[in-house]
Amino acid sequence: MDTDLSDDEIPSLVQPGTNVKVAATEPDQAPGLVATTDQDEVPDLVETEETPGKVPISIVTGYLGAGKTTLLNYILTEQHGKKIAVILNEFGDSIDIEKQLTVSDENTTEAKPIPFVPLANGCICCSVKDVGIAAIENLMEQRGKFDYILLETTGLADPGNIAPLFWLDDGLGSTIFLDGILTLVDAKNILKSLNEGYGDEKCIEEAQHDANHSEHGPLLTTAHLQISHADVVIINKTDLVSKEELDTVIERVRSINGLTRIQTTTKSKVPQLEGLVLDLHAYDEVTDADLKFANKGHSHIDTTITTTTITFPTISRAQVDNFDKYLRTILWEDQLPGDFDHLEFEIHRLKGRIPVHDGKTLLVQGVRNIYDMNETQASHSSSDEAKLVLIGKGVDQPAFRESLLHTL
Ligand SMILES: Nc1nc2c(ncn2[C@@H]2O[C@H](COP(=O)(O)OP(=O)(O)OP(=O)(O)O)[C@@H](O)[C@H]2O)c(=O)[nH]1
Ligand SMILES: [Zn+2]
Repeated sequence: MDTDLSDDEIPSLVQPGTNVKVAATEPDQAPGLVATTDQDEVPDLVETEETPGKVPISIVTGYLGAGKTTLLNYILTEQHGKKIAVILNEFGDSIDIEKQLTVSDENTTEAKPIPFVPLANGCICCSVKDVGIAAIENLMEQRGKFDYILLETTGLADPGNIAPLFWLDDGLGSTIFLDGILTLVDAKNILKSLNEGYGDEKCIEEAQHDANHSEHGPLLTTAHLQISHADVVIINKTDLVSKEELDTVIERVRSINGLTRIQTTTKSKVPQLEGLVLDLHAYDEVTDADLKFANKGHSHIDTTITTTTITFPTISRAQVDNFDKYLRTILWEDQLPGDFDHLEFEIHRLKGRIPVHDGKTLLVQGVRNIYDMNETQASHSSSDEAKLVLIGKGVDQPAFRESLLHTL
């Protein structure tokens, strides 16, 4: 089988003046490839229930210069036995990128990247709805040549706008499914980016005090959005900070997103791909482990976006509709159902496991105003409590739980 993708074979993707690129590793050329990761660190993977043939896509986001391209180049040259199509989105000089990849090509005899294929111009977050989707659909015509897609967004993209596009049952969503959102964070600069929302010249305590006493609170920065939507946060450039600074960054990230997995790296060298970059299963599973971190309680380190966990008793079959009504009201109407004062809030991410008295468990997933509720057969003990985790602005208020109990 000829797995070489030459430029000639993908003519429909080429457009002038472009800066989005596609490359794929070709493990077929490297017989007997074994992942170089420590097998012990690879988490148990549960079979996905996705229709066979759907290709998983992970979205790689992160602020300008955080290390997204470095990560993707690293993955392209790693031996992992996977056929990965990578869509790079670069503002920078594309010649540099090609040079980088030529270098990686020389360094490895096994996983040779295919030639870059320009796809579209402009920012993928603005263009993904038209050109971006068309590009991915074109890419899908070459199915079989890759079994995973990694999409790098621009440093300024809000992943909340992109993610729902892949979370559909028809169109794009019938050929690919969103595996997860990965956010690269620059350990040296992230606190500054997050604090921009508080105003430059103020110290953070002072700014937070003001924010807590102002009607609108501090500004939401792109850095906040990228962390709040992340299923995995890779804190990169650890070589540029002290242990203490790194701990502060980890704590800050955790305070914003209590659900995310966190990994620290230098040069984006992730210790393993499974569970950190690939096979995230962020949207097809809600495990107890997923909700574990969030349950440790919230902190007020970052008051712009927080994670809050609402625990409540298991529900009866008759209450399922009411639970659904609660979700619809908070996500679609931006209101709390019931007689509650209008609160300002904005939900970015939501996950829940809600045991029902008849032995089934409701699994809930949400990004912005899109959500999905499934039932599993998984049995649970009668003492199990229900858990709903919310990440967003203004979610850390007792009224959320009161309203839920009232609606149930
Ligand atoms: N010191 C240090 N530099 C790094 C590390 N990782 C990446 N870099 C450098 O940081 C710069 C930016 O890295 P990129 O991978 O291009 O970052 P990016 O997120 O793709 O950037 P944009 O696409 O512009 O948003 C490059 O010069 C990298 O070599 C690291 O861990 N430590
Ligand atoms: Zn980049």
